[in-house]
Amino acid sequence: MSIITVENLSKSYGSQLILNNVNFEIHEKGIIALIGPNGSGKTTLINSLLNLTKIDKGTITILGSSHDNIEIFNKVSLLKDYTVLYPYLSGWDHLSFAANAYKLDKERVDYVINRLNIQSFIHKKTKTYSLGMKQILLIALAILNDSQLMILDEPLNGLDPSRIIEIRELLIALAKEGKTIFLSSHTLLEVEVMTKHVLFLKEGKLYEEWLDKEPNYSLEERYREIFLMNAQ
Ligand SMILES: Nc1ncnc2c1ncn2[C@@H]1O[C@H](COP(=O)(O)OP(=O)(O)OP(=O)(O)O)[C@@H](O)[C@H]1O
Repeated sequence: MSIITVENLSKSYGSQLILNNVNFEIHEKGIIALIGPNGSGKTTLINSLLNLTKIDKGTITILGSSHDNIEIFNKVSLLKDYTVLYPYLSGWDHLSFAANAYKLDKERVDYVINRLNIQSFIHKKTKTYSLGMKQILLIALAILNDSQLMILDEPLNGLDPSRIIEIRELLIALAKEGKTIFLSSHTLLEVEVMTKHVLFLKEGKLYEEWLDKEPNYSLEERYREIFLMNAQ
């Protein structure tokens, strides 16, 4: 079954065309990375996938349902920026609240806290968290529901090197367990360790690549070819 199908997707903000007739399909388990410079439209594409922004044209199907079917949030996890966190609630409050909404038991919350090794700050209010601590909490919220599809907007943002390694290994393990993880990232070296399946977004167009087509073909090399050499 197709996990994500996007057909003829276009989206503008005012006169600025952000997504120009984008088409792609994701069938497989594993990690798929969305790459593009600042302002290229990655967040707009992610928001479009889950109907968080109104698209101008096109159809989007997520796990067999139209993207405007609210039920898809039972099967899809989303990580966006930390503005969704409540400053006067603790990380534990957030996880418990989400666990209640998903009808998960307390053991699942404890499992996620242990898996991410966040016991030391999980009972503190999020207003006291650093950027990296907020990011780890968002990752905890994203994995809590054990969803088949995870859509993660810059999951490595703000993490220190040891946390990057931990989260990268966690995402690779989840992909091996059978999840599909669609993530955006600016960290080419990390993306390269995680996946060969990359979608580049340039000037509203999407270019799909499998980096293992040619041996020794690096993601940075490909990025340079697409975004730097042909820069107008
Ligand atoms: N709500 C909005 N109203 C108007 N313009 C917007 C809105 N949201 C995004 N844009 C514009 O759309 C373009 C794409 O933004 P988007 O956030 O999707 O890019 P991005 O690739 O995620 O960038 P970054 O890598 O910096 O996070 C930018 O020019 C941005 O200014």
